[in-house]
Amino acid sequence: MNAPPVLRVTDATVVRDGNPILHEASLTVRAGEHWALLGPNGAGKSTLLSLLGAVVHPTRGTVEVLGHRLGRVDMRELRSYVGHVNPRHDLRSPLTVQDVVLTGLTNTVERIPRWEPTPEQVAMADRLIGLLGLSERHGARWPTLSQGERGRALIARALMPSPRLLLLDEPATGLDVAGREQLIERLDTLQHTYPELASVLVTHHLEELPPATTHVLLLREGRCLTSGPADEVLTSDQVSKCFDHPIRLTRAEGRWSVRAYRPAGPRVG
Ligand SMILES: Nc1ncnc2c1ncn2[C@@H]1O[C@H](COP(=O)(O)OP(=O)(O)OP(=O)(O)O)[C@@H](O)[C@H]1O
Repeated sequence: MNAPPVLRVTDATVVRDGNPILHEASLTVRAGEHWALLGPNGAGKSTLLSLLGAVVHPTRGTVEVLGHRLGRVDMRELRSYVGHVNPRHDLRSPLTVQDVVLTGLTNTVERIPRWEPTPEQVAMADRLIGLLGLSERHGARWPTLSQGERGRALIARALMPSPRLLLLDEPATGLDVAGREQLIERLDTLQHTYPELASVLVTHHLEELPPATTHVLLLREGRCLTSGPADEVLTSDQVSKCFDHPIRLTRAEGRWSVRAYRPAGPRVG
């Protein structure tokens, strides 16, 4: 039997300034599935992710997050059950990594004055810091962290309330190769450590997909081109259509890579 849906989006349309920026998108995500939303700039990936994170309502259609239909529940409360990793985390004070991770419990950017975590909560934060490979940077302050370390601290923060759903918005943006590879390795570890956790990751780079990605949805100009198991959706043909460019896609050791397709021409000389 299929696991119960963590997310169910049915024919969701989002209209802005009179134009549909997302058009009749449908998606069902179940426990233990790891989805990637892929598409070129402006395809509607972030818009769809903000529906999944209970940040915006659909103009038409329905969105159910953790069994609650948007429009019928307190969105703020629902958001506190979703681990949403936003790389534009607007933290101003020099909190330590441990403090940043603990703010995941209060769902605030800063530490709430006079709020103190229990020893169990501190132990949980330290466990997650270790899981994300940051034990040595545990007491380091936010302004001194590299972009990659910040990103991994924010994932640990998002996991503090033990969410059933983790949303990742372009988590590898701006990372160098080492930072990107550390991130992917940690995401894979996480997916094995929490087998029930479902995740949705937004990216336009197929190289950034963790090997544990189970499903993919391809978006183009606000419309869903296709969606389903990663190996069925990620073909050269479908990715070429999505990015409107001839692309050759290969997979090695679980990772995907793309090249512009150049048909073999007559040899010169
Ligand atoms: N609030 C808004 N009002 C008007 N247009 C918007 C609004 N938000 C997004 N858009 C437009 O909707 C389209 C989809 O935006 P979205 O950010 O979802 O795309 P994306 O696939 O995440 O793009 P990128 O890869 O560049 O981040 C874009 O053309 C964008 O300019």
